[in-house]
Amino acid sequence: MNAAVANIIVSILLGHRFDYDDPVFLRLMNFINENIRLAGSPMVTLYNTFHSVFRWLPGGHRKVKENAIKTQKFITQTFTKHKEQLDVNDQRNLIDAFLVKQQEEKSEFSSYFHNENLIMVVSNLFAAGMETTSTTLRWGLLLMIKYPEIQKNVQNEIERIIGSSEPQFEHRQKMPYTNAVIHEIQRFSNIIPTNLPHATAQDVTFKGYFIPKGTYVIPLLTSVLRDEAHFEKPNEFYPKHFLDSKGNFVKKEAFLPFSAGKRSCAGENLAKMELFLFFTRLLQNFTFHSPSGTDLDLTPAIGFTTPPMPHLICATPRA
Ligand code: HEM
Repeated sequence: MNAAVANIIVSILLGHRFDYDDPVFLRLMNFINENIRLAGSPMVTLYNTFHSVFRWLPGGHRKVKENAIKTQKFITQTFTKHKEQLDVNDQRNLIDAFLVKQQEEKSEFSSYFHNENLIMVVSNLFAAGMETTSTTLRWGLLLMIKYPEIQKNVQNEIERIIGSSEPQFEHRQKMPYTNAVIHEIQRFSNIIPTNLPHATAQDVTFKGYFIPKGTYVIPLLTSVLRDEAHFEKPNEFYPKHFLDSKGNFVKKEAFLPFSAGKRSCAGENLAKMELFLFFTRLLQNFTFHSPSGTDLDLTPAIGFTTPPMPHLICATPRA
């Protein structure tokens, strides 16, 4: 799941895809997955809070730095190669487009298109684009296993609207049930409960509280995704949260898994397409269930995102 999703962002950034057993690809995915997992560990949390003390101690925070440096080294080598083959009239991917901008802006006083930003943009997109969507899909499959009648309803809608053709994003608007299920998977799995940290850019008074400029703010996404004022059964998996009594899809303003405002997720539209296309293609071709006798535990694992625990699952091809 991880590799299939990763190849999408890889094609946008590098202009090609990797074979699933390519050692470079496996290493890259491993650096990113390990860092996302470690970022939620107690040691890294302590390091983030008491940086001046914990930076002297051994622990996961050192590994995070090591992995980040290795990822950045790979990106530097890659874009150096791209630079040598750069053709302004044939821009093959995001790195090429960035390098062309870099050439155009060379003479300007303050340029954003320097190498350090290229490394950060590419490594941020790698990390943001790889793990989030595949984690959501993994939750999706487990929830379909836990609720086989919902899985069957999705498959019925796929049969009615898509049949055996390849799913297209345009199908989504004719598939209110599947759309509601995917929204509910995102709401229920709540994969980035603490969002990314923000800070106030100026003094603000919010709901009577004075918050000085520069205050570290953590806008919890759980508070909206599990808000009982907006969702009838906030702690249950209940796709009807996004359906009206006639079965039409209903938008909810508290559905904010991508956060809100100017710095909300830059990949929201891409992620929505990926979720719909992967989810429908998988359920079109397979029925998912747990190996007999296996109890399905939906307790999340630890990490900066909240992935499910590892599970053995069966995918039975559909006739
Ligand atoms: C289900 C999938 C995804 C979820 C739930 C998700 C969620 C989020 C959230 C909550 C943030 C923080 C927003 C904030 O600071 O307020 C974020 C930021 C971001 N995401 Fe996603 N994301 C997903 C997929 C993707 C994908 C596929 C990409 C790749 C293109 C991506 C790129 C980014 C980037 C670049 C940022 C930083 C935006 C900024 O700081 O201006 N995300 N995402």
